Parts: sequence; C-alpha cells; structure tokens
Amino acid sequence: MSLTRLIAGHIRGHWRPYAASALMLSTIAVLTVWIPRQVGHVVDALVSHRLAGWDLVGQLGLLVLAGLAIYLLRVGWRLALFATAYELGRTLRMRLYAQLTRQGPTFFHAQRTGDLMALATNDVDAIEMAAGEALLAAFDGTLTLILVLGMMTLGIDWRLGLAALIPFPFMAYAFWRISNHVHVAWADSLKRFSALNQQVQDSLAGVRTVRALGLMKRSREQFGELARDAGGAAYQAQRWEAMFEPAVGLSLSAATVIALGAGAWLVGTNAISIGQLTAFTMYLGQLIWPMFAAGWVLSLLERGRAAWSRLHPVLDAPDGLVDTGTRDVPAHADIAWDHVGFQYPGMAVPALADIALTLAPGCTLGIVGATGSGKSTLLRLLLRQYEPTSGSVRLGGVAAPEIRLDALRRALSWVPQEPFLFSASVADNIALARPDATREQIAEMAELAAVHDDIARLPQGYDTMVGERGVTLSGGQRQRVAIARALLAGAPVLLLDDALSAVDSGTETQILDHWRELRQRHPERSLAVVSHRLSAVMEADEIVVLKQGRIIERGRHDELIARGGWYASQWRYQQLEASLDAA
Ligand SMILES: Nc1ncnc2c1ncn2[C@@H]1O[C@H](COP(=O)(O)OP(=O)(O)OP(=O)(O)O)[C@@H](O)[C@H]1O
Repeated sequence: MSLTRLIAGHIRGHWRPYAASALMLSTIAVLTVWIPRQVGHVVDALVSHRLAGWDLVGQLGLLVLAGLAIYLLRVGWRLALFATAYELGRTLRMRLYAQLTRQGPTFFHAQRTGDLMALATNDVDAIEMAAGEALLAAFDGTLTLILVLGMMTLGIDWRLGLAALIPFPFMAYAFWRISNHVHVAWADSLKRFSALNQQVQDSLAGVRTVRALGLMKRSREQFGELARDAGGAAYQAQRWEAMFEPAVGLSLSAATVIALGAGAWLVGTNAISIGQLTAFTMYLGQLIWPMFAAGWVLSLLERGRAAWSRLHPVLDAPDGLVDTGTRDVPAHADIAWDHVGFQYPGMAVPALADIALTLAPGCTLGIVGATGSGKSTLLRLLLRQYEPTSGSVRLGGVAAPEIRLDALRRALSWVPQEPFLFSASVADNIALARPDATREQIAEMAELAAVHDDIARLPQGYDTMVGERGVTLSGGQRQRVAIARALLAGAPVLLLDDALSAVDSGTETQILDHWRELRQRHPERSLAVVSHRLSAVMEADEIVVLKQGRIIERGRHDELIARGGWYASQWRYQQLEASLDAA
C-alpha cells in the first residue's frame, strides 16, 4: 500500500474533522482574498475623497473583523485536524505493537530493536505530519492560489496577472528538483537515526560489560561517529529543504518587479486604478503562502513517504506464527514429542534428532544433558516458538498446529532461565496471567515459590516496583517471582527451563517439595524440568539425558545410576561438589 492510499483510507474513516477543517480553511481563503479587494476600495475612495468619518471607521472595522475571524478559524482547523492526525499515529503504533507481539524469533532475528523503536517514534511522527499538516497545507495552499490568481487576473487585469506569473514555471521546476533531493536525504536521515537508536539501546543493555572491559572510550567514539552521521544526514536534508524558501523569494521578487513595471504603465493608461494596483501587489504578497506551502508540503510528503517505505514492510510482514488451529487442548492430555527433529535456520547440524518422548498428566519429566545438547529447544518446540523440521509435537493426540494458540498457551506455563519482570509492582508481576487474583492468592503462590520472605523484606512488600523503573531483584529472586507467576497462572503443565539455576539447592528442594504438595490438590498437573543440577530431576517419573540433540539415556534416577553412564558420573561429580561446598 502506498502512503497516498493509507492517508486516503484514514480520511474516509475520519471525514468529519477533515471536512470541518476544509470548510474553515475555505472560509479563511475567501476572507483572505477579500481583504486586498476591500483595501483597494478604501484606497480608491480615499484618493477620490469619497470616504471619511464613521464610514471610514466602518470600512476599517470590517477589515479588523475579517482578521479576527481568520485568527479564530485558524485555531479551529488546527485543533480539528491535529486530533485526527494523532489518531492515525496512534493506529499505526497499535498496528506495529500488535505485529511485534505476533512475531516469532525469526522476525526479531531479522529486525534490530533500535530500528523498531525508531519506527514507532520518528517514522510514525513523519507519517502523522504528512496526514495532518501536509494535507491541509496542500488544500489551503491550492485554494488560496486559485482564489488569488482569480482575483489578480479576472478581478483586476488579466494582462497584469499573466505578466506577473512569468517567473513561476521556473520556480515549479526548481521545486521538483529540490523535492527529489529532499526524499533521498530524508530516507538517509531516518536510516541513520535508526542506527543511532540501536547503538543507544545496545549501550544501555550492555553498559556494565562495557565498563567492566574498559571499553568506554571506544563506545563513546562509536556513539560520537553515529551521532555525527545522524546529525550530518539531518543537516543535509534540512539544507535541501532550505532551498525551497529562496526559490519562492526569488520568484516573488521577480514577479513584483514585473507587476510594478507593467502596473505603472496600466495606471498611466487609466486601464486600472491606483487602488487596484495596490490590491494587486497585496495579492502578490499573498502568493507567498501557497508557494511556501508547496515547498513545505512536498518536503513533509517526502519525509512521510520515506518513513512509510520503512514502516510498511514491517507492518505487512507475515505473521511469524500462523494461528491455523481450531481445536482446544484435550482434557488430561499427555504431551508427546513424536520422533521430532529440528534444525535452527542457518545452522549446519540439527539441534534435535528423532526425539520420542511422552509426558503423561500428573507426571514429572526431567531433561538433562551437557550445555547445547538441545534441552531448551525441546521445550521451545512444545511452545511453538519454532516448528519441528520432522515429526510432530502432540497434545492428547492432537498435533500442536491444530490447536488454537491461545488454548495452547493457556495449557502451558513456561519459566525461562532469565525471566523478564515488567516495570510494575511485584504483585502485578506475579499476577500477570491472572490480573484478578487476590493478594492472598498471590502470596500463597509466592510461598510455594519460596520467595514470599524475600518480598516481605522489600521496602513496600508486594507493592514494591521492580523491573527497569524499580528495585533490582537478584537472579534467583527473579526466577522465583517468575515461578510464582507460572504457578498462579494454574496451567495444567509447568515447564521449568533451567528456572532454578540461580537458587541454592536447599531452596530448590523446598520449591520442588511445594510442587509435590500442590499436586496433591491437582493430581493431573504435570511438570517438565530442564536442569543442569541433577538434584532437580531425581524425583522425576522419567529422566532423559540428551547429547547433541539425541536421547542417550533414559529412565528413573535409580535406573540411570545403576547404568553407570553420563548421568551416573555427573551425579557422583555433583555430589562430591556439594560435599566440598558444605565442608
Ligand atoms: N536461536 C538459535 N539459533 C541458532 N542456533 C541455536 C539457537 N538456539 C540454540 N541454538 C543451538 O541449538 C543447540 C541446542 O540449543 P539449546 O539451547 O536447546 O541447548 P541447551 O541444552 O538448552 O543448552 P544450555 O544448557 O546451555 O541452555 C545448540 O547447539 C545451540 O547453539
């Protein structure tokens, strides 16, 4: 879709404020061209001594009233129009936001965060300006131009009008050339602003690393370079924009010289009066606005077009995850990885190969293995963050893609190793999936996740703000808050993806004991635990050991110990480590 169609669609949906603005602008234009005519009449009447006393005051009063009306109408159209342009900005931002929430890892792989932020701010602003100020300035400018030219040629003298217009085709040509340059310059400027945004985002996210490695100087230099580039590109764009005004000035000066020369001759031959020549020169002055508006409108439209050409591919990107499913997750469903294989895009070797595994309701599955062996990927396929390359994931016999995404997500509570806390209170963070939960329910889940005492020690307890704008919780506290959040969501399946890695083993045991107590109340709930620490899975109904994407050992804890393989040696090693720690 082009920018024109986007704006046309917006106008159709919001025709009332646009129509009101157009009406007000038309009235302004008529009053504006009426003023020089009135001044011309007054001048002629004064020259011929026909106007004096209260008549003069009355005529001048009309001029003042016209000026006042113009002022009020200008305020009116701005208010009506900007409100609807902001509405377009809001709609675009909502579309962008919705698009971002629908996308999967592949999309975010291809898009840089800084770019996306720039789209939501700078680019949407530019489109807003094109749909607001640019559009109405175009309307107003064109209307004023037609009326003023009409008054100059038909209302005063067509020969004088035509003579005065000689410089304008040159100006139109100059405008066309300048606007081409403006387009290229603004596209470049928006791109460089994105790069700058990305650098700010990276530096903020990695500020501690930058400092720890003593890279401040290099980081400052990099930033300086990008800031210079962005500033330089914006300056370049402004320089081209600045060319519009001299082009207008030059044309008008030439037109005024022609008008005065030809006008003097016409007055001399009595073809027009002095009052008419006065009005004519005032009309010439009034041409400044349409000319200036033309330059301004072109530059705003170019800016809008450059922004739209960056924004619309993102808005139109196909959904990362197509929700084709129509079915619910069957009650008491077992989860099966049915000979699943998976390879990450662009990777040479598969992350998982021929995984056949079942998690029955009420059971616990432990997933262990060396780092990079595919443990997290197993859960990601169940969550449909990626689709298997071969085989399928099934819930109660139904293939995951046949299940509606919202139903699938309701059935699974996932806690990643690095959970995200939003800038909100601890209570709100826990109640994310159940905003209507009572404080008692929230506290109960926090107790189960062994984080209640930590929260009680925070300055405002459960009301303490956390996340970007609040207190910083430790990695272990964040993990436990996320576990409380998942428990409160109450999904039938809990997935802990190394989600106990930052808590000590005593707390880990406590949380897993609490989980077993909770399961007495909800015997159908199941749990899948990915962990490096084997103590987290030793009670599981089945433990699988992964190596390079394949299951190399499986069974219960005792069976695996008896087997004497990777699990048994890892267990011995971890036991030894724990006893050394305790000593
Ligand atoms: N987004 C990705 N793109 C490409 N390759 C990936 C991606 N995520 C993981 N991998 C690769 O897939 C393999 C399995 O990764 P996975 O995260 O499932 O392992 P893991 O056993 O959970 O590791 P860890 O214990 O370190 O968390 C690894 O070789 C990893 O490098």
